[in-house]
Amino acid sequence: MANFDNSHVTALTALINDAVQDVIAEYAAVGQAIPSLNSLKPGPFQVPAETPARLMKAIKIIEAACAQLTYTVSPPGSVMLNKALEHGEAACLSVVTEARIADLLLDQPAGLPASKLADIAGIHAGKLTRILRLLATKHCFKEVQPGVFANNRLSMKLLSADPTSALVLQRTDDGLLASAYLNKTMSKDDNGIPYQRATGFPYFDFDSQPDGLKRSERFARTMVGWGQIFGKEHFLPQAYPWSVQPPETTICDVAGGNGFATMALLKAHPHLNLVLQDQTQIIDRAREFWVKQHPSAVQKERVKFVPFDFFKDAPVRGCDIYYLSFILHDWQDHESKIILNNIRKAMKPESKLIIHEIVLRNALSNTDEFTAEAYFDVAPKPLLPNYGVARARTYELDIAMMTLLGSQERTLAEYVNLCHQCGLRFSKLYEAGEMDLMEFSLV
Ligand SMILES: C[S@@+](CC[C@H](N)C(=O)[O-])C[C@H]1O[C@@H](n2cnc3c(N)ncnc32)[C@H](O)[C@@H]1O
Repeated sequence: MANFDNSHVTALTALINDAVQDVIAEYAAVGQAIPSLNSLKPGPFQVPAETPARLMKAIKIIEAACAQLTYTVSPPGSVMLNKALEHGEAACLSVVTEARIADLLLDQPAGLPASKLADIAGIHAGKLTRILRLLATKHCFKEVQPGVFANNRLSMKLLSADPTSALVLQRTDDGLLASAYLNKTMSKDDNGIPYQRATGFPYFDFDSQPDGLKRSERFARTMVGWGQIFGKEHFLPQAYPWSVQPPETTICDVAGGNGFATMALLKAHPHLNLVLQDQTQIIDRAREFWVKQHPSAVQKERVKFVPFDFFKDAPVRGCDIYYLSFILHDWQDHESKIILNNIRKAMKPESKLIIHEIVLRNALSNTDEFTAEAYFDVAPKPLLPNYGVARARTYELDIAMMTLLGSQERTLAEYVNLCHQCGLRFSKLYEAGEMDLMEFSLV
């Protein structure tokens, strides 16, 4: 038989085999088998905070290698058609999440007919049957008899009490609407924002939008959902050398919202103090949140609450560390520079700025001085160095920022360049799950 080179395929199956053994071993280490998709019990590794590093890496390899293998062996036309059809699944997820179908199926192991679910939810029975059939075919819900559906491991994440459901709804409702208008904003000098083109409103202008209250409440829940998915409270206390910071080191959480991530930091490192800053109404709510969740920090004055406007004011001056999380990706470069310049004005010579964001990796190696090998965990060959499909969510979020807000996720080179223009010098990157911590000091 001729000796054909199929190593690009067999190398992928070898990666998958090894990674699956790692997954089995990690479950065995906690005395469990890997739960099947039909299992409704939460497994031991629901969020990154509970997931050992070896398991996280194995999962990334399996996701990336399975996709690359499928795309390699399938007819390219089928692959492309499947990709183009994916928005249909998103639209179906929007329907079932808004109608709370997973809630209706809770404690119904034998399932319910789609017609009954539609009746209770007050929606169209025939359409819901077809929607659930598609979703079950893609492993979300289980069809137990023709037209009768039950929850499974994936649909349980659509329960209204689970913050993932708010994320799903936001992406499949606001997100899908905005995405449909992307191509209509692509002409050369068009700086229009797809969401605004679709609805007539800026995304964050919840007060003017017809269902603005619903959207604003949902947005607040999505922040909790993102926190869980990215494991911010878990990674922040671990990923940076906090324990070697001197006693009474003060961190300023710049536009920190309710400060849930820096609260975890203070709980893990009691020698740190915090100044939490945000808009007045957010800070008022944040104080209440801290009084309930971490009263001793409030009583001992380890946390101060200071309202401000990051476009007009510098944050509190002279803090040791300024922490900026999930902010710059909301803004274009000219707006981000105002925020960064205001922070620089507050910094003393030895202050550090830590930016906690998704940092996009190039899908190839050795491109610039911020090359993947120097800073990031690089995927084993023949996977793409940035783990391809396993990290695609971060690139999808870049497009989501483009379509909802006209803003962007950035590469390390882009962050370094942006900060350099504001008198800030990059010193180090600390990987922290799907997000990273970038440390800067004054030039
Ligand atoms: C995406 S949230 C990020 C919150 C938090 N840093 C986190 O990582 O969860 C953006 C935050 O920016 C705040 N913000 C928006 N405009 C602001 C302004 N002009 N001045 C101060 N904070 C602002 C919002 O209130 C909100 O808390």
